[in-house]
Amino acid sequence: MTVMASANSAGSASSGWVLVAAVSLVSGLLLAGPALRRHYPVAWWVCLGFPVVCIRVARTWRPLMAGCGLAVSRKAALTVVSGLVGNGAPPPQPRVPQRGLVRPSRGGFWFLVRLLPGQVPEDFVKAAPAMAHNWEVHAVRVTTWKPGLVRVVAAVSDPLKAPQVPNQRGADRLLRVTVGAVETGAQWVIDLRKVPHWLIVGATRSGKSTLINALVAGLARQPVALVGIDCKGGMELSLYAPRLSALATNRTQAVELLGALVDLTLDRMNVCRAARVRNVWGLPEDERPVPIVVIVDELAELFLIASRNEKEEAQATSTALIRLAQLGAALGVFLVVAGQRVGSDLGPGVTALRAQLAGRVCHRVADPGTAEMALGDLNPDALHAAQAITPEQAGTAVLASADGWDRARSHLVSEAEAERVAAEYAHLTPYVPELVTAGGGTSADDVPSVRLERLDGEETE
Ligand SMILES: Nc1ncnc2c1ncn2[C@@H]1O[C@H](COP(=O)(O)OP(=O)(O)OP(=O)(O)O)[C@@H](O)[C@H]1O
Repeated sequence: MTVMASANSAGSASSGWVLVAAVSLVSGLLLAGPALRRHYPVAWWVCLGFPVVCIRVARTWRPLMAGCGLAVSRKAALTVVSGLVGNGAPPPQPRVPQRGLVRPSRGGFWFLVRLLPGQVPEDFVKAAPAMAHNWEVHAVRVTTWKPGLVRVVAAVSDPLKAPQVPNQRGADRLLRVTVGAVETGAQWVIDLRKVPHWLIVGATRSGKSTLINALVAGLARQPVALVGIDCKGGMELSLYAPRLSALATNRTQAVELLGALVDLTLDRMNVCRAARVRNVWGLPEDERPVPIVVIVDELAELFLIASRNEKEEAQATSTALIRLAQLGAALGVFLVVAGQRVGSDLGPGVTALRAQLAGRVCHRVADPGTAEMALGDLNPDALHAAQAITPEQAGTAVLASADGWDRARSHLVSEAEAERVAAEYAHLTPYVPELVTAGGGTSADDVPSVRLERLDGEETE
């Protein structure tokens, strides 16, 4: 008896100690929470943030589903039967979609949800802002996992506030450049072989040039020809002049340069046809023409019409751009078109061109029409995310393609850095005679000395 009593008292004493230790650990964590979060975000997330969030999700799931209209009431007959059998007991609660285990992810958590009969993923997409507010997290994204299941992904804080620069070693291949980070923590890669043509929109100071800097800095190191069309007098793209194979700085030059590019593309088509291949990548490596990336800064400058003869020029540029976009991908000509404001009011060709530019990047925009133009036809639900980008988030953009959309932020590559890279790799600038002789690109005076040397070299050979 005495032994048992002492064992009991020893047991209760030890469980008391466990309780005290647990309470002090939790209160210690709560008190130290803000400091822990600031200095050791991963430790904070594992010890405190994630368990708290799991409890919050579990606690709010049923009322949240009911509040968002995602709970389905039981059959009326069942309610009547339960009323009769239960003798006045409350009717059964409505069914809510079944939720899987909450799992931690980098900077947040995710789980799967099984849809109830009659529900579609879009119902949950609409409820995402309510979920974010309820769980006090930065954002919630809902995507289809497989038929009948959606994946709910929550980011606790904005991962793009200070994006971690992913390891770039070995990441860049021909026509593939890592330009930033996606909010999932993955690299933001522009791969022109996968998505050959891009439309980049954004208001002034939204980060367009920084993204182009990152792209040019990546492409400059590769065996590709870069061609610039900058009708604002070359103010933006002339920085990269040593690495450009041609640069048009006004619309008259742009018309000639684009015409030359179309002719070059048609020549490549004949070469491919003669070799019985469907694209330039099917040609033997030593016969394959150099890939050409055409960067257009400020699309509106190409389309604006102030007088009658400008109308013809605008139409010519528009037709040439559309032809390049239609033919170029298979023939090694790629388009990156940037603009502050892109709308169908710029001209009839804009919507047709937009349809060919499958890659879209929408920074902060000044008018909803531009965001609509960039994202509306591919991912209407991305519009809200694009319009929520603030001026303080320069460089942040919504990326969209036929596969879906993501938020991302470009690496901060300054103009000076891009200029330095362009000068460093000027020796890689391919000489494309069709473009130089077109006159629309660089005149002999404009051709950087490096290219003149190459030209001389080739002529004397
Ligand atoms: N990815 C980024 N990360 C941090 N800051 C950025 C980023 N992108 C842009 N910024 C900041 O925003 C400023 C404006 O960016 P940028 O010149 O690229 O804008 P823009 O859209 O090209 O403007 P404009 O149309 O007037 O030329 C930059 O000087 C830089 O300070």
